[in-house]
Order: sequence, then C-alpha cells, then structure tokens
Amino acid sequence: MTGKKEFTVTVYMQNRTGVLNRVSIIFSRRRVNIESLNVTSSEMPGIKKVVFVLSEAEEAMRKIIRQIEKQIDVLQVYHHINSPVSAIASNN
Ligand SMILES: CC(=O)[C@](C)(O)C(=O)O
Repeated sequence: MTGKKEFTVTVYMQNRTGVLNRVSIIFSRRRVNIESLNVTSSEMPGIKKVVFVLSEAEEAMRKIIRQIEKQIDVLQVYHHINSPVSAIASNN
C-alpha cells in the first residue's frame, strides 16, 4: 500500500488483564506492524497509558482508531503523525 505515514497512537485504558491484547489484535488483523510499544502507569490511579508507533495509510489508521475507541475499558485515544526527523532538522 502506498502513502503510509508513521503514527504515534496513545491509548488510555483500564488496568485490566487482556485490554492491551484486544487492542493489539485490532492491529494484527489489519496487518499493521507495531514499530514500538510502551506501557506505563498514567497519572490516574488504575489507568494505564499505552503508546504505539505504527506505519499505515491515513484513512486506514482513522478507521482503526475508531475501532479502538469502541473497545470496552478503553477510555481515550490520541494520535498524531510523526514528522520525519530530517524535516525537523531542516527547520533549524
Ligand atoms: C497493559 C496492561 O497492563 C493491561 C491493560 O492491564 C493489560 O492489558 O493486561
């Protein structure tokens, strides 16, 4: 598929076994490879903050994010498109 961009997707979820698994399955079903995954406690007790980095076309990623938002125990999803480091460097 052409036009893939790199996304950072941040998911706040209840600290319950299996929630991360359900979200990960959404990516694997759609053949989206996970570049990076970071799980930490959030500033809210009982809530985990999970940060994914993935490459996908924008429209496909929008659909995936909507699906993640519908998951039980998912509280909030944020995302942004990552600028290439070369673009950031050329601004300086
Ligand atoms: C990632 C984590 O610690 C969770 C949310 O409890 C889980 O999915 O097991």
